[in-house]
Amino acid sequence: MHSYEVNFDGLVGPTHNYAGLSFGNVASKRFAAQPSNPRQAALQGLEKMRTMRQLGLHQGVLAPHARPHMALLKQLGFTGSDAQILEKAYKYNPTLLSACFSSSAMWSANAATVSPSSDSADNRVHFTAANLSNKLHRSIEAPTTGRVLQATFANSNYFAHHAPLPGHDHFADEGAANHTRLCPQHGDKGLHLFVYGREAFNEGGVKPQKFPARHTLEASAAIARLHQLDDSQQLYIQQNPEVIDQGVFHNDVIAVGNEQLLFCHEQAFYKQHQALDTISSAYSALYNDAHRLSIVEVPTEAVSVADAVSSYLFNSQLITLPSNATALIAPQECAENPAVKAYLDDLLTQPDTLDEVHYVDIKQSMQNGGGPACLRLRVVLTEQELAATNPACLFSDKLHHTLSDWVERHYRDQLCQDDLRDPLLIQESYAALDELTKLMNLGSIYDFQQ
Ligand SMILES: N=C(N)NCCC[C@H](NC(=O)CCC(=O)O)C(=O)O
Repeated sequence: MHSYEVNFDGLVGPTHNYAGLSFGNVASKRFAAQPSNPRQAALQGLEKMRTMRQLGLHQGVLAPHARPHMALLKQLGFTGSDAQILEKAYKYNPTLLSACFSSSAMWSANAATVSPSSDSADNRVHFTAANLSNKLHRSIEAPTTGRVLQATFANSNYFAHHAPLPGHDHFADEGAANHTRLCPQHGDKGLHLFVYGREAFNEGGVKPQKFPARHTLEASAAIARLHQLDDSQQLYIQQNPEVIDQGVFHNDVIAVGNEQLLFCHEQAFYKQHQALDTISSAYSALYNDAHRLSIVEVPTEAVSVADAVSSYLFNSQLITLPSNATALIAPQECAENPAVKAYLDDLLTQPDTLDEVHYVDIKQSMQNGGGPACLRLRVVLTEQELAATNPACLFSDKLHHTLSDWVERHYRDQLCQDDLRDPLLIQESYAALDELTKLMNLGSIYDFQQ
């Protein structure tokens, strides 16, 4: 039976703003307190989904989360009307209020780790919502993520949903941003490459000195157990701590893979030569040498780590088109960076690498450190599993029209930090999301609907 890789993009929420909440994410800090444009952000995201659809791929949509997250403020002892709670929280600490307003669930590569049915012992697609415990504003995402995923993939004959890992530093989990599945074709069994930033149970292990390593080896190992992956299909590789300290806060900022191709920077992994040998050997061994992995390793002299981080070259989506051609969906910033553009133009002339590059404008997301690949969760589905997926969450011209109209009616075109004190923003945001759950046939997934 044919299988498809379906990208499920996180729809940008009505309170998308720049709050500088992510220490270690250079763009998040650089654009802190700049005005954002939530309407444009959401429309840019929808346009990216349309590009994918026009290329002939199935595309899904994951609903945004309800913000502000009033439950956190109440849990922290703020009382009174919603307006009073916002004002008290703001006076106590504006950053706390910003965290409750973040639209960060839009970066759905961090929403969960997903294993296709071809890889799990029970032949179901497995999902574990990521605890995102390293950042306050993201640590509140997992319960709603779980409900969104369950409403999107509801049929338990096909889909298994696991609770997030314990929200302790030892099991810090950033989801699929640190997970790459390599295979001859999406429907085949695959090699799961888990890339971690540090080992929690090895205090003497290498780790970054300046910025946090957000994801642990122990988290990935737990996911592999939960998803019933065979030992031969799991591989654990450490990210290069030196590049984490240069702003590579997730592996998907420095490497991306698709089917038989791994596209990575020369400095992506700790002890890179050894790491790439290990990955290639594990891949060949899994298929008894019948298949070989292609690796495109980008040298520092062609693209520096700083250029990789500012252009988000590796946060492109690497995809197989229906024609079997390999395409890169890259951020517009790659076309504007001379070194990166020259590298990509040259790569297009090399055999067995890339066949096409498409540039997309997602500047509103980029300014918070989220590129094309951050905005999507990859889910490999058989035809039957696709048919069992909530059809109202699958992107089409009709859904594009419906969601664009919904955004135009509900979203503001500017949001500054001071606007977060405006109680009207709560009403606007909840009214929009209440309507969205009907448009996407999700049921009552939000706390305010309980
Ligand atoms: N690489 C992947 N897969 N995801 C990118 C996530 C960006 C997100 N930015 C933020 O959360 C910024 C929020 C702010 O500062 O307002 C983060 O750092 O977790």
